[in-house]
Amino acid sequence: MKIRVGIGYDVHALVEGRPLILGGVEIPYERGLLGHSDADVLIHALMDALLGALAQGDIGAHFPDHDPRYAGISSLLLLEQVAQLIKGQGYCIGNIDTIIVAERPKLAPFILQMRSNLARALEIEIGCVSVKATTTEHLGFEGRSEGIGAQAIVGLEKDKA
Ligand SMILES: Nc1ccn([C@@H]2O[C@H](COP(=O)(O)O)[C@@H](O)[C@H]2O)c(=O)n1
Ligand SMILES: C[C@@]1(CO)OP(=O)(O)OP(=O)(O)OC[C@H]1O
Repeated sequence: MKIRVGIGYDVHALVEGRPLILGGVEIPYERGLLGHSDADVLIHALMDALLGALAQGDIGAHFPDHDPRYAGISSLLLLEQVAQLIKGQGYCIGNIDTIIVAERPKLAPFILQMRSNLARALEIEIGCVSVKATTTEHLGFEGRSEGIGAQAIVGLEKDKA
């Protein structure tokens, strides 16, 4: 069995006039994340981890932020494309673990729906998909609610033959 691991990290600024979308879930909040796409910081970190595991660059290389095709796009659609790339190279996803760093809003009620969305896009069992949330106890840019960060780690597997 060949095993490869990857990590991903992303940050987006919180601004007025945008929806807050995390893991494909629109979360009621007075501000949202700024970006060319839907700015789903959780999925961006996850895509970077998946691409990193296969040394395939990062999301900016695959989905340039000046390309009009990606303006306002759901990051779940981009994640589906990354999942197909992984499969095309003969790998399957063993498990993913992620963490969202946000002082507010309270994300616990939405975690299960996020896991379900990610599992469906990746075509893996929900039990292989972990999403967690933490505050920074009011420290730093996340603690001041200026932005939201996310980190992801993935393990890919492939039979040796
Ligand atoms: N935006 C967030 C942040 C955290 N949670 C949940 O609260 C728990 C306590 O957070 P600490 O940062 O004080 O450790 C955490 O384990 C999460 O379950 C949340 O729902 N939304
Ligand atoms: C996925 C993309 C597509 O424009 O989304 P953005 O919202 O621009 O987000 P960012 O994490 O700054 O860069 C990644 C981009 O490739």
